[in-house]
Amino acid sequence: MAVEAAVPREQFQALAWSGDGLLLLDQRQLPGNESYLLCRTAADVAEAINAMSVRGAPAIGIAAAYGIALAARELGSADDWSAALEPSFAMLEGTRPTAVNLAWALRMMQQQLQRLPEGSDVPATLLALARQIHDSDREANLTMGRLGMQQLRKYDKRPQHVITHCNAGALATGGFGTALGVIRTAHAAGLIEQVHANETRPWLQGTRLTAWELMREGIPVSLQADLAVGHLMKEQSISWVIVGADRIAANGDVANKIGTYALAVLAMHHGVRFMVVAPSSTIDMQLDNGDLIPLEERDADELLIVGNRQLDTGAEVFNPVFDVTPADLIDVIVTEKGIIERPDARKLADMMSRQRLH
Ligand SMILES: CSC[C@H]1O[C@H](OP(=O)(O)O)[C@H](O)[C@@H]1O
Repeated sequence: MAVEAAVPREQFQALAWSGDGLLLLDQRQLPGNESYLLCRTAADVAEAINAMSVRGAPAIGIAAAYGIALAARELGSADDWSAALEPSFAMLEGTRPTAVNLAWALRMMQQQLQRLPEGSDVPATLLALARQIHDSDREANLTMGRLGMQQLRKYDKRPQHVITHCNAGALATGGFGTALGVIRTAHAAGLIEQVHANETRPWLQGTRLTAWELMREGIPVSLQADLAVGHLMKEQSISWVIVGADRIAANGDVANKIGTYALAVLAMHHGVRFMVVAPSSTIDMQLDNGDLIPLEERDADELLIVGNRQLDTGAEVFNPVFDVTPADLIDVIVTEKGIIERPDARKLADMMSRQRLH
């Protein structure tokens, strides 16, 4: 069981490796309580991902990689490391189905393990790779921040109003954020007048996490009910919707937090440009289209418990926490390898063949 831990020295990080294990900022407690969990085992990490103490596609992939490093440290030695670690791989991969970054990070760890020569220091090597996956994700976000900001500036050099949904910030990644990385970079370039953040029912990633991140940095943010965005687009000149992603199919269809699809339809109707920001580890070339993406459904209580009130009337509850936005509603996908305007299968295949820009 993960335990409460001291706050790391530096400014908040969703995840940080300490000598004792993996420190996670417990996102269930935000805002209001910045408490950290110390995960010492793979089971601790799996529990934290399931409970959404750590969440966000890249962040859960990074956490799972550290979970494998913890499992190897716990074992200490093994005659057959792949066999010994297999249960930990299965446990971590079985936590949440939609974010492909989880499977991608675990595959990186498995491939590394299979390449190691006899006599290698497996725990140290796996920890080094987990840290590299973590650092590389943050680097990718800095690159995407610049590329996304350039898209805003390409169409309008003035400060502008943008909408974001859920939390695709430093809390959802290895640092800096994907969609919020673009917003941070655009704000620093004087291109952001106001961020309009959807509360993002039912888990309230917008109200509890995105507003918290942006307010800490003095980035102007206002909150609205998710379905207020139609009225907002009608009344306010909005230049872009900027969101993250949990899985992008080979044809450019995007799985993201529930409500993203409706947002994209409204954006199309109102002539608002739609940007998806995600590292290439989010692109799943094994899936031809978004209909094949597994969409997580979570417990009814996530809708029915509001504050400390249980609102159960006996009515059935449908709680899918992701939906799929078709590629033809997306103006641009920003990755660390470059941008894809009007995404389609050919353009994604070309993108995936490129080297990273940094
Ligand atoms: C930078 S990916 C963030 C992505 O993950 C969120 O889902 P959850 O909070 O359930 O992990 C949401 O889809 C965000 O866009």
